[in-house]
Amino acid sequence: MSYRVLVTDKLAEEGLELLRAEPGLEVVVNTKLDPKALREALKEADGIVIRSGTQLTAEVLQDQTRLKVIVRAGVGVDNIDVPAATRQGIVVMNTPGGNTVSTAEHTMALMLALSRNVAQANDSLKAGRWDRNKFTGTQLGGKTLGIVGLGRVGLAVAKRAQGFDMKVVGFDPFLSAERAAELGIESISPLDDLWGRCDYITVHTPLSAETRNLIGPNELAKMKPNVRIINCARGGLIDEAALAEALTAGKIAGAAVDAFDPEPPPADNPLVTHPQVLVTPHLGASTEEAQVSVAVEAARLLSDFFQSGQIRFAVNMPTLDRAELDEMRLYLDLGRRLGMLHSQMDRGTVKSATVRYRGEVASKNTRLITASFAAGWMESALEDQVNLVNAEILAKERGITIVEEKTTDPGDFGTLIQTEVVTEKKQYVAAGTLFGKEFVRLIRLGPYRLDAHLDGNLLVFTHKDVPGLIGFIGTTFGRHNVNIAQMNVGREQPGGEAIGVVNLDSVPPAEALEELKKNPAILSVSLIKLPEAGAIAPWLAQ
Ligand SMILES: NC(=O)c1ccc[n+]([C@@H]2O[C@H](COP(=O)([O-])OP(=O)(O)OC[C@H]3O[C@@H](n4cnc5c(N)ncnc54)[C@H](O)[C@@H]3O)[C@@H](O)[C@H]2O)c1
Ligand SMILES: O=C(O)CC[C@@H](O)C(=O)O
Repeated sequence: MSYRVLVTDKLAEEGLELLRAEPGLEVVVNTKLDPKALREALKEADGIVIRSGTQLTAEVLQDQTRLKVIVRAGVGVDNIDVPAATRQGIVVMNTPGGNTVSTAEHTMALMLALSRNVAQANDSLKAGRWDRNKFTGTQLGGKTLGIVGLGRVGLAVAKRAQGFDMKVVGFDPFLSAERAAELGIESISPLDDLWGRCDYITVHTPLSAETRNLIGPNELAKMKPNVRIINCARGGLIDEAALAEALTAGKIAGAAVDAFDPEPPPADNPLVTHPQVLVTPHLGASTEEAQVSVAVEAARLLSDFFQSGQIRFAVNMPTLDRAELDEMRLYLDLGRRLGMLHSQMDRGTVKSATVRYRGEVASKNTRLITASFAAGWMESALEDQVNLVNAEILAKERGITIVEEKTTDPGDFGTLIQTEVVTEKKQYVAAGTLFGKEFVRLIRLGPYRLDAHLDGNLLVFTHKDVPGLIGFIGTTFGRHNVNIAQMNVGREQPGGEAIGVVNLDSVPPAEALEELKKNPAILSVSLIKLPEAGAIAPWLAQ
C-alpha cells in the first residue's frame, strides 16, 4: 500500500529525508499552492505536513475524503480548522516543545535589541553617522518583566530573564501560585494588576476568542510610561492600532513584534511602519535547531501513523476504543459541560479542583469523566487542543491536581457529578445529573439547588430574594428582544440570597446585562456560553 504525503511549507531537509526513506510513502513538496490548488492537491493526498504558512480552512478541508492525517511541524494549530478536520475524521497532530527554546531566545533577543536600540543604531552607523548619544538604552537587570501566559515558551522566557537578574511576575490561570513561586515567579491575579507593575511585558498565550486584543487601549493606559512590550506569540493578542497610537503619544516606550494579524501584514500595518517598533517576520521558531527538531518529529509522527496506526501528540483524538466511548458518551458530555461552566465563572488563579461521583456513575470509568471535566475547563485557555488524552497531564504540568472522590450510594439522584473549584478568590461548586438517555441537567450551583438545562446561553445571577425580580428580568430581556427559553431559581430560605439561571435563545446585548447589574437586588451577573443541547465535543464525536 502506498500513501501520498504533501508538504506545503518549507520543511528542514532532515525531515524530508526521513519521509522519503520510508517505504510506501510518496512525498510531494509544493510550497506555492493557492487555496484552490491546495484543495485540489489534497484530494490526491493521504497526509499533509505543514508549518504556519499553510491555511487549512474549513473550505479547503471540506469533503477531503482521502486525507487521513495533518501534521503541524510546530505548536500553533490556529492555521488549521481543527473542528472541521475532526468532523471529517482527519487526525491532527503537532510537535509541541520542539521550538520552545528558540522562541524564548527570540523573545530575549527582541527584548535586548529593543532596550539597546540595536536596529536603529545599526541603520544609523551604516548610513555613515556616529550617533552615540542618541542611542542610550536601558538595562534589563533589576527591571520587572511581566509574562502573560506561563506555558512552555512563557516559562522558558522566565528562566532566561531570571538569568538577566530581572524580577519575573506573571499571570496564567492554569499555573498555580505555589508552582509559580517554586519557579521564582510572582503570580499576579487578576491580570489587571500586572500592567502597572512592569517595565517589560511579553505575551505567550494562544490566540483565542478570549485572548484576542488581550492588550488594548485600556490595558495600555494602565502601563508605566517606560514599559516595553514584546509579542513573539500570535498577532491579534495585542490591538495593533492601539499599540501604535500609545507609542506615538509617548504613553509607552517601545515594542517588538514577531507575529502579526494577518500574516504577512499589509505594507501600511501601523506597527511595521512605526519607527519605535522593532519587527521580525515570524522568526521565533526559525532556527536550524528548531526547524530540524520539528521536521524530524513531524516525519516520525507521520510515518508511525501510516506504518503502524500509532497516534501521538494528536490534538483531536482520544485513544479510546469505540465500545467504551459509546457507553460513556453522555457522562463525558456532562463532565465537559461542568468544566466549561467553571471556566467561565471565575478568572482567578486555581488552588484546587475536586470531582465527586455519587450513585451509578461512580461505578463507571470516572478517570475519563474527570479528564473530560478538565478538558472542558481548560479547552478555551490552552494552545494545545485539550482532549481526554491530554487534559489531566496539562493540568498536572500546571501544578493542578484534580482530586476524585466517589461513593456508589445513590443519595437523592440516581447519578450525580459534583465539581468544586477553589481559586484564590472563592470556592465554586456545581453539580449535574443525567435526565433520561439524552439530557444533562445542572442541579446545584453554589449552595443552591435548582434544575436548569446545561446548554446554550446561560445567564447566572445571584440576587436578594425579593418580589418582582423575575418580572424585571423578563421585561428587561423582552425589551432587548431576547427570548427566555427557561428560568430557574434556587434559594436556601425565603427572603435570603438566591440564585437564578436563565436559558436564553440568543446572546443578550451588553446593555441588557448592564441594566440588570444596576438593579440593587441583583448581586452578580455572569453570562455562560455552553454548546447547544446534544452538541458533543469534537473529540467525542468520532
Ligand atoms: N513566534 C513563533 O514562531 C512561535 C513559536 C512557538 C510558539 N508560538 C506561539 O507562542 C504561544 C505560546 O506557545 P506555548 O508552546 O508556550 O503554548 P502553551 O500551551 O504551552 O502555553 C500557553 C499558555 O497560555 C496560558 N493562557 C491561556 N489563556 C490565557 C489568558 N487569558 N491569560 C494568561 N494566560 C493564558 C495557558 O494556560 C498556557 O499555560 C502560542 O501562541 C504559540 O502559537 C510562536
Ligand atoms: O512554522 C513556524 O516557523 C512558526 C511556528 C510557530 O508559530 C508555532 O506555533 O510553532
